[in-house]
Order: sequence, then C-alpha cells, then structure tokens
Amino acid sequence: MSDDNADDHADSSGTTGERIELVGLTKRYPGQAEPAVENVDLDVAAGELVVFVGPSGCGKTTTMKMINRLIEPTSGSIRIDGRDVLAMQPDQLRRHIGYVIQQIGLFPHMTIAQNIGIVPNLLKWPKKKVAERVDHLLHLVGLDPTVHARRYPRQLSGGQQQRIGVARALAADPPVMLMDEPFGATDPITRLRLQDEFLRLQRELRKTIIFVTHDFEEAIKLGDRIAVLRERSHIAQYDTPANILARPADEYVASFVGGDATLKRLALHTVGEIDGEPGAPADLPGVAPTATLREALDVMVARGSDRISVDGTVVTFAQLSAAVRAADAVDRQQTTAGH
Ligand SMILES: Nc1ncnc2c1ncn2[C@@H]1O[C@H](COP(=O)(O)OP(=O)(O)OP(=O)(O)O)[C@@H](O)[C@H]1O
Repeated sequence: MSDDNADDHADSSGTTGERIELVGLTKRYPGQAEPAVENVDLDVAAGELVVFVGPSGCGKTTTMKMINRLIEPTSGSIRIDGRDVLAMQPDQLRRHIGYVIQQIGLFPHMTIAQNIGIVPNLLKWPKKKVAERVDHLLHLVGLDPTVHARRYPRQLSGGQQQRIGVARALAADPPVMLMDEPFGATDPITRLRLQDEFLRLQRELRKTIIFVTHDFEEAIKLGDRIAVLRERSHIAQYDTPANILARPADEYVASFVGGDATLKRLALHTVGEIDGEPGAPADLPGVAPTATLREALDVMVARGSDRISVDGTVVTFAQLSAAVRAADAVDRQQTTAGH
C-alpha cells in the first residue's frame, strides 16, 4: 500500500486500486437478536468494480460502512492490500477510501471548490496544490472549473451535484471507493448519463470499487462482478454478470435475474462495439459509446428513429439487431464453454 506519500500521485489519475478482503466479517447491533451481517468472506481483486445487490435490510450498507469504519465490526477482519483496516489511523483511511452516497452530503455553505477540497485540506496539502487538484477533478467529471468552482451546491442540478460527490471522493486519489446507491436519486436520463461517465472514468482510473444498488440492470452494466446478497449479507452468488444471468446459482438468485434474462443480457454489451458510418447529422438522437445495446434500443423506440448517433457516427437499427444476435450467440457459447 503506497500510503507513504499521497502527494506523489495526487496530480495523476493513474493510481490503480488495491485488493480488499473481508474475512468472517460480522456486525451485531446492540439489542438485536440476529446479526445484521454474519460471517461474510469476500475477496475483491485490485481494480475491480464489485456491485452488491440484495433486498432492503439484507445488510449491504452495514457491510460497506464497516470497510471505512463508519460502523465498527463486531468480529472479523478487513484488509486492503493486505493491511488491517481496523489498525489504520483516520487520516490514512480518508486517503485510502473515497465514499459516495445517494444523499451526496455536499456542505451547502461551501463552494464546489471547497467541497471537493475537504480531504486534501484535512491532509494539509498546500493551497496551490489543492486548487490544481480541484480543477483537475472538475475536468475529470465533465464540469468546467471556470463555471462551477465558485458556485454553491444549490446552484447545480442534481446530476451535477452527484458528479461533485464523485469528484470529492476522488480528491485524495484513493485506491478504494465505496459507493452507496450514488445515482439512485436522479431521474432515468441523468442516471444513464452518470453511469456512462462513471464507466469511462473507471476504465481510466481502475480503482477498486464496491458499489451498492437496488437496480439489477445497473449492476449488470457497471459490475465486473456482482455479489448477490441474501439476509445478513450471506453471499448467494459472486460472479460476473454474464455468468449470473446465464447460470443463477439457485432459485433466490434466479428471482433477481427475473424472467427476461435475454433482454438483460443486452446490458452486457455497449453500442460502442458497433462500427457506425461517420457523419451523423446533428439532429439525430444520440447515445454515448458506453450506452448498452438495451439503452440504445430504448432510445430508438422512444424517439421513433431507426438510426442513432454514437460519437458522431450513425448506427442503424439493422446493425443494432445484428449486434444483439451476435452478442447473444457469443455469450451463450462462452457461458456453456466456460463450465
Ligand atoms: N444502527 C442500527 N441499529 C440497529 N439495527 C440496525 C442499525 N442499522 C441497521 N440496522 C439493521 O441491520 C439490518 C441491515 O441494515 P442495512 O442498512 O445494512 O441494510 P441494507 O441492505 O443496506 O438496506 P437498504 O437496501 O434498505 O438500504 C437491518 O435489519 C436494519 O434494520
């Protein structure tokens, strides 16, 4: 773990994630008959994005908050890059673990720049360095610093505030990010946009991320692996989205996948995988290259258009249909061949 000097990499965005291991992790809240989280073992590889899905009250948030010690475990251990989290100092933890929540939690009386700079300031970085970092992060999440840095949270849209939440969590360039339903409170269009931007960012940054969601499609789209949790955070299945869709471990997981598994498999592939014709007209409905085949199809249907613009190229409904058929055939082949 490179906690010797965060300043060394504070201006780069190249830090990759670190492995997270949960061993026998248990939380028993005072006065509760049953533990909220019981004996959870989980190994998350460095640079992987793992999504927790499970019913309300199954212990997702409790498990996540033990990792950054907002909740102290009753027993068990947590290691990041082999080091015991329970033995870390608070400032080490702040530098190592970024945290993004649905309610965002921006301070209303601080400007956007001050909100993003909270952790670097706590870590006593020089003023100039904090300012540079804030600029860099605003660019990274797609906002113009000259427009947004001096504004207050209430002057931003919900989606922009959520981007600031992500920028703030990235401020000290932590190898690990915990994200608790970060896009849950936004409207569907903003949510898709935030997911696409976030995927682009994660491809570049390769943090180790634990991401909680209620939305199974979001889990399929974002997760390298999904942990389907049952009561007390018992892990029902921990696997890639493709494998969970193709071979749910049991009835419980199958109920999460639902009946329309084929449709959900469309979320495994992005429209950027299709070679479009350059020269899309400006008025054509557009999606990002990271949009899933399913989302592209939804936009075509909603807009009544048999063509769509992807990064300035034209993708047709016929191409999309062919990609869907090809992707489905490959997925089926891979999931049968893999086992
Ligand atoms: N501070 C607390 N004291 C006592 N019990 C708690 C406390 N916080 C959570 N619990 C209980 O622990 C269990 C797990 O809660 P937790 O919030 O981790 O679940 P969750 O899966 O994140 O739920 P949701 O999806 O609804 O956010 C629940 O039964 C909850 O009632």
